[in-house]
Amino acid sequence: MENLTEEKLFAQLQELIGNISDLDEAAMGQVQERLDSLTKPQGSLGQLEQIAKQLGGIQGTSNPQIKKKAVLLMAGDHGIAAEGVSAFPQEVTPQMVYNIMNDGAAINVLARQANADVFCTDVGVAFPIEATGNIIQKRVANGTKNMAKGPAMSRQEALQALLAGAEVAQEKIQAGYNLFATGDLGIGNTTPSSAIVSLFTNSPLEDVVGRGTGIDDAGLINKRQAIQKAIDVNQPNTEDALDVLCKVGGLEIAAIAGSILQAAASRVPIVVDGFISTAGALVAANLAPKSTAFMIPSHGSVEPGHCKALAGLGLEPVLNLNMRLGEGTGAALTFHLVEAALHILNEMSTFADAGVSEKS
Ligand SMILES: O=C(O)c1ccc[n+]([C@@H]2O[C@H](COP(=O)([O-])O)[C@@H](O)[C@H]2O)c1
Ligand SMILES: Cc1cc2nc[nH]c2cc1C
Repeated sequence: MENLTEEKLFAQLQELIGNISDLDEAAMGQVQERLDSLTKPQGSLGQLEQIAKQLGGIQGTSNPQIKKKAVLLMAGDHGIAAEGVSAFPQEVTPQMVYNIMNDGAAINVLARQANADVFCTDVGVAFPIEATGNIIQKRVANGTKNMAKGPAMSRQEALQALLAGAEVAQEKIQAGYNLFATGDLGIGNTTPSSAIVSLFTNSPLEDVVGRGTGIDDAGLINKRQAIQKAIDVNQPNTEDALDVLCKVGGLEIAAIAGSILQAAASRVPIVVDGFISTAGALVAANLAPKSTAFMIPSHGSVEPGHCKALAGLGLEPVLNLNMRLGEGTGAALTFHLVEAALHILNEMSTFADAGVSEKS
């Protein structure tokens, strides 16, 4: 892929976007009818009913099924870390990649409990990584550049990372997975995510920038200044999602966006994790507005910009657990609820079957 020109990569992206179509309204109508026939006041299972309907619309059937589940975790490093925007040193990114490989991270535990597999892709870690086990090697660069001094990456790199994420999703769809969660890992990545969310939702930085892994008050001021500098230096054009992505984004954020676009093109639902994942989802939505219909919201992150990002996508979180870990942890927890929605659809009795009187 490295040898392809920017034009060829852009054409591939355009083709991917062109393959995204609308949800199947007829199937959604059938799911709604079934939900309304079940022994409960209509709509009383709230967002569970919405999810069941969405799954029907995505799979194009009144009887949606989940076979295999995967967390597509994208890892990358950030040149902006040099500005002291994180509470942790950059070497934590590769260290955590190995921890994930050895099954010791929170996402391994939560995915296992949900009977899901974790695949961690190195799209741009700044240190060497030996990819074995569940680690997939698709490195585009050894981290991004410092966006406070110039663009985080070239347009070509952004396209490569987007398509790397799409490729991973495509490989896993071919292997039989039909429900995804997004996930991220990368020291410093709440900084580009904040820039993206601020730009795409037209929100002031004060409302969007948070403490990430746990910076103090002085750190928060410094982080805001670094983001302001990145925006001033790069002048991203919000009408051009690729421009925003390459100037103030990240390689793993691009890959998350790419995995969402591929999921949408292949009609596979994808649960969107926390702040960084939702920044990636905003990139996907700005590239391909139709992709939002394939996104399932998960939790509301502690990061203050997350609610802005979710609102920008028209998504409402289904969980609120005060989490701020990333890795796909909130999305993996949401797998249980997605499956609950299908159990409801398939296993509840109807008013007629159970002999329960309908609304008078
Ligand atoms: O997903 C979230 O909502 C989230 C919120 C805060 C932090 N994180 C994780 O923490 C890292 C980024 O934090 P920071 O402070 O280094 O920018 C990165 O590895 C993320 O996965 C994740
Ligand atoms: C330990 C640690 C684990 C993480 N997982 C995702 N981001 C992280 C950041 C840190 C610091």
